[in-house]
Amino acid sequence: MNYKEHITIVENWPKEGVQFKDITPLMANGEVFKAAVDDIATFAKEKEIDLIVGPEARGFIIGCPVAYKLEVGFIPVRKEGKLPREVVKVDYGLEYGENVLTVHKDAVKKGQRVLITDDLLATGGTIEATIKLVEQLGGIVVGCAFLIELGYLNGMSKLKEYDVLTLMKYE
Ligand SMILES: O=P(O)(O)OC[C@H]1O[C@H](OP(=O)(O)OP(=O)(O)O)[C@H](O)[C@@H]1O
Ligand SMILES: Nc1ncnc2[nH]cnc12
Repeated sequence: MNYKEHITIVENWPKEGVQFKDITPLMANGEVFKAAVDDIATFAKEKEIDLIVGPEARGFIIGCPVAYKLEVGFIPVRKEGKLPREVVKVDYGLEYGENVLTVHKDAVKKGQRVLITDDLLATGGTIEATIKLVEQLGGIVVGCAFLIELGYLNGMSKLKEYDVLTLMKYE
């Protein structure tokens, strides 16, 4: 599958100098979206995962259909102030800003095997923060899966200890 054909590049958005990779055309194409979900599910299949964890908002779009397919639960990692019960939180930086991510304290149990999903790996700030949250709760991150890797922002350097799948890479 040539996934890149289904990504639209938008120059200088949301900030001057950022080349935004818009995944919505890929998601709008049922055949291509299904192929991407299936590729991630195949990557995860042998890992005996208990849960998928995904950061707001695009991590939900990728993670939920994979969770459904593998018949495991999905845990949302959300920006601060969105989750109603006790949370753990972590500050992080990303390509175009800074933020705080949170997850419910009881969302991941000690020893659970977790796949983390997101649409895109840029600086790696978001995935690093998500990994910290899962590990703080005692989860084991057995893999990370993305549609897109922005090689020029070197996020992969933060994931040396992890098994990572990316379906497309931009240099
Ligand atoms: O590797 P990083 O530099 O951290 O950047 C990647 C993150 O940036 C985007 O999310 P964003 O925070 O823009 O939120 P959204 O999914 O709600 O649009 C994207 O969906 C990744 O989560
Ligand atoms: N260049 C980019 N395109 C789309 N999503 C992003 N998240 C962080 N950087 C991004």
